[in-house]
Order: sequence, then structure tokens, then C-alpha cells
Amino acid sequence: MDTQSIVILDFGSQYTQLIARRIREQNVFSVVLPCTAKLDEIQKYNPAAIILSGGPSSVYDADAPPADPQVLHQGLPVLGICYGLHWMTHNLGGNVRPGAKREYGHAEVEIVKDSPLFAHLTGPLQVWMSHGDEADKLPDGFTLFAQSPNALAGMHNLEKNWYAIQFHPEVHHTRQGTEILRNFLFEIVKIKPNWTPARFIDETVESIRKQVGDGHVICGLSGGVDSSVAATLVHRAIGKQLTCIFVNNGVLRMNEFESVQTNLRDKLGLNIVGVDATDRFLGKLAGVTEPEKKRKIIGNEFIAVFEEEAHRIEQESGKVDWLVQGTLYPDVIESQSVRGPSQVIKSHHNVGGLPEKMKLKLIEPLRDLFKDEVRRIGRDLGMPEDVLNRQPFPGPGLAVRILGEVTADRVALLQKADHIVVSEIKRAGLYNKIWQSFAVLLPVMSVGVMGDQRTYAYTCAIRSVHSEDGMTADWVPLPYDVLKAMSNRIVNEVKGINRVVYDITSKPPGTIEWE
Ligand SMILES: Nc1ncnc2c1ncn2[C@@H]1O[C@H](COP(=O)(O)OP(=O)(O)OP(=O)(O)O)[C@@H](O)[C@H]1O
Ligand SMILES: O=c1[nH]c(=O)c2[nH+]cn([C@@H]3O[C@H](COP(=O)(O)O)[C@@H](O)[C@H]3O)c2[nH]1
Ligand SMILES: NC(=O)CC[C@H](N)C(=O)O
Ligand SMILES: [Mg+2]
Repeated sequence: MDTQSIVILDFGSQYTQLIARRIREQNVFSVVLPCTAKLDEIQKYNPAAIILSGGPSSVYDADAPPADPQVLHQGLPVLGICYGLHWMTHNLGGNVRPGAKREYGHAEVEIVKDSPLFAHLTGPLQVWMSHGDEADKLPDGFTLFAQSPNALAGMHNLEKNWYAIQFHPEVHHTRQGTEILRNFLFEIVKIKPNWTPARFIDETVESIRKQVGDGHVICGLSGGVDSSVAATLVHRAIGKQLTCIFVNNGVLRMNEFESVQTNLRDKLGLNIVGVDATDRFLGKLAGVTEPEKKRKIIGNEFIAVFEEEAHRIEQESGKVDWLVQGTLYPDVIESQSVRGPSQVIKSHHNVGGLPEKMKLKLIEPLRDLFKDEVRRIGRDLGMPEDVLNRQPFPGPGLAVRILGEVTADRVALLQKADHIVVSEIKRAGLYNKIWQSFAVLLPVMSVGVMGDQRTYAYTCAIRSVHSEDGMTADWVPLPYDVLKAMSNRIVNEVKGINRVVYDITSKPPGTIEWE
């Protein structure tokens, strides 16, 4: 990789990915690696500096997440945040202990000495803390430059270019957090802010060309933002060597199989093959109710279809070695612990759901990015707004919105309800203002009355959320008349649903999809 980057080693903090986002907002490339990453993997990203994240453990615990102490000795500037500060202290000969008072939330920090990290800032700083441990003995060569009422808040070793702070500069509540990160980037590391969408596109196109040579590539295309941008990027790199495969997995939305194909063929000029695999998918899903099982089945079946298509294309055009997927960074973090000791929440079909022995090798050009960054790249590629503004739709589709068994009848019911929800959101002019809005079919039957007749039918939940990147979300207080229109239309137009409820759970503790 030519671009210099800031490598963040993840000790499992909830905010690690926010650090990367804040840095990329400054037009500097940043990537998160697990704390256990080997030095040669870190070097691949051409690091200009290392940031050590926070984390839930205590450094003196027996199972405290480790990093290679050599990362401190690469001649690169290092910034430790919270657990990162503790880890540096512990490894460089200082001492960390449980603090007398834990600090959660807002705190005021006094600047007790000048530090390049706080250049242009005047104290006291309003910051956000989340720790129980504290450094009570500094390692040799370190000077304390900031202090909160309860603990050391900042220390540096100017000779080595090592900095560490106890609070979280990446969260919104630390008022001058961005200034502090900017100081690290531009006063200390002195990296150039030249990581732009245009540059990302050029570098990615170049590296895809090198990787692929004159081989053939297939791309799993869903009509969603991620795979459409990924396909467009790869198409720009290798043109006719790319074939896009759009699979009807039987759990798509109403008319989606047809509309996506026409739309993307016309608008993006891609070569798209539609494969109707409804029966295979629904056959495999029959009788399955466990959410993770559904996800794994769908992930496996997708790959089986891709491999068959690859085989078919090979008969016509030569060897196919590569599969492009629109995997994004949040898919990766939520599915696996590879990026550090964070927990598995659900297996996104395209990551944790992949079979172990896959013949095709993966190209995932968006793997390190967030959705809003992907939309920016799409704009720079000149893609149409309606493609870029589509609300996300998960690969396992309606299967993770039909609780209990997935059957063709239930899919048809949910398609109708979902279509009503989305049409009403569009009619109210809300579609582009909301992250996602959809219907969920619950395996809950209740009694109703329609035209003097007793009904006994399913319940449908409406879910509508605001989110920046899918990692956290708030439910949307939809206007009552919009909810009323949805509810009215669903119970009247969808035979089989007689009750509608509204989901008012944020993420966390809920997730956006119900399974
Ligand atoms: N029906 C499908 N046919 C082929 N590939 C698919 C299909 N559904 C999902 N995929 C593959 O799985 C990847 C992940 O799906 P995901 O829903 O996260 O992304 P997306 O559909 O491209 O974008 P969005 O998140 O905006 O819906 C896609 O990028 C695509 O490569
Ligand atoms: O391609 C995908 N494959 C999946 O398996 C998957 N599961 C969830 N999602 C989408 O990810 C975001 C976060 O969803 P959750 O809060 O339900 O984890 C939301 O935007 C979800 O729609 C998926 N996308
Ligand atoms: N947020 C953090 O990194 C916390 C570090 C450590 N677990 C503590 O409580 O002090
Ligand atoms: Mg999708």
C-alpha cells in the first residue's frame, strides 16, 4: 500500500471504530487491526503512527489482551487511549492499579504542562472518561501533562514520541477531541491529509488490476449500495472481465428480482446474470427457526450458487478465480472477533456465514469502510443518487425478518407488508432521512374482528431507525399519521395479518434486524 496510514490496534473498546472514522474524516487513512496483529501485518498498511485503543479488560488481569511490545519500538509515534495508556504504562515499567474512584462520563481535565498533543488548546478540557484503573507510577522518561480530579489524564515521552491519554478523544462528548486527534496527526505525526475518495478509487482500481491480471471475476450483486459500489469500482478496473451475479434467494422484497436487474443494467452498464434459486434456498430453510442457523444456511447457499455460476462462466470465458463482495467494516466487526477481542453478535451472511473451504478467493474493496464513506466513493464514481441512497437490506433478506420458520406463504405476507411500509415512508418524504424502515413478521397470532368476523392472524412489527453506520441506532419517532396509514393499509390489504405494532428499541440493547 502506498498511502501512509494510522494503524489502530484494537483492545476491544466499543469506540475503536470511531477512532478510525474520526481520523478518516481528516482525510487520513486509518485501519483497525486486532491487538494481536503481527508486526509484518501492521507493516503492510505502511503505518505513519500507531494508536492503541481502549478495552474492557484490566492490564493486570491474567487474560488481558496482549499486543506485541515491539510495536512501541518501530520508531513511530504512538498514542495510547485509556486501556492503551494502561498497556503502555504496564509494558514500559510503570504501574497500573484499580483507582480509588472510577470515572464514567463527563470529567474536567487540567493541563499541567505543555504538550504537542494539546497544542492550541487551553484548559480545562471537557472530556469523556470510561475507566476504573489508573496509572499511579509513570514509566521512566514520561512526564505528566494533564490531570483529572481523580487520575492522571495525559502523559508523554517527547524523545520517543509516545503519548497517552486516559479519556476518549474519539467520542462526541469530548469537546475538543477532534482538535486533539488533529494535533496527533498534523503536529506530531506530520502526515499529509491526502486520503480522498478520488485517491481511494485510483489506488483500489490499480490494486484490483494487479491482483486480477487477465482472469475473470464474479461479483455478488444485490442492488444494495455496497455491492453496487464494489461492482462499479471493479468494473472500472477490469471492465468486461467482470460478471455480476444477482441471486433470487426467495427472501427478496416484492418485485426486487426484476427491478434491480433492469435498473442496474441501465444505470451502471454492468453485465448482470440473474439466478433464480428460490426453491433451493427455501428448501434448505424449511423447518429451521434458529437465527444463526438461517444465516449460515443462506451464506453457504450463496457461495454454492456463486461457485456454480463461476463454473458455468469458465466454460465460456476462461478461469474464474475471484469473487467480489460488498462487505463493509461493520459486517466484519459484528461477525467475528478477528479484529480484536470484541464479541460475536450475529454472523453476517457474507462474513461469518462463509463456508470454510471456498474455492473462489475474495476481493472486498470496501472491507475497511463505513456506509457513509462508501456513499461518498459512489458519488465520486458518478453513480446515480437513487442507487446510493437505497436503505440497507441484509443479504439474508426477509429470512431474518420472519421470526420462526421461513415458508413461501410467510414470505409473500411479509413482502406485502414491507412494501406498504416502504411506500408510506417514501410518500411522507422520509426515505432518504432514515437509515432503514421495514416490517417484521412475528410468529404471534392474535384475535381480531373484521366486518363482524373473528380473525385469528399474524402480527407485524414496524421498525424504523436512524443510524450513522449501523453500529448504533435510535428508533425514529415516526409521525402518527404515517404510522396510522401503515397500520390501516397492512391490516386491510394483507390478508393474514390483523395486528401491527411499532418497535421502540434502540441499538444497543436491541439490534436493527430482529435476528
Ligand atoms: N441477492 C444477492 N445476490 C448476490 N449477492 C448478494 C445478494 N445479497 C447480498 N449479496 C452479497 O452480499 C454482500 C453483503 O450484503 P449487504 O446487504 O451487506 O450489502 P449490499 O446489499 O451490497 O448493500 P446494503 O447493505 O446497502 O444492502 C453484498 O455486497 C453482495 O456481495
Ligand atoms: O448484508 C448483510 N448481511 C447480514 O447478514 C446482515 N445482518 C444485518 N445486516 C444489516 O446490518 C446493519 C446492522 O444490523 P443489526 O443491528 O441487525 O446487526 C443493518 O443495516 C442490517 O440491515 C446485514 N447485512
Ligand atoms: N475504557 C477503557 O479502556 C477502560 C480500561 C480499563 N478496563 C479500566 O476500566 O480502567
Ligand atoms: Mg443488501
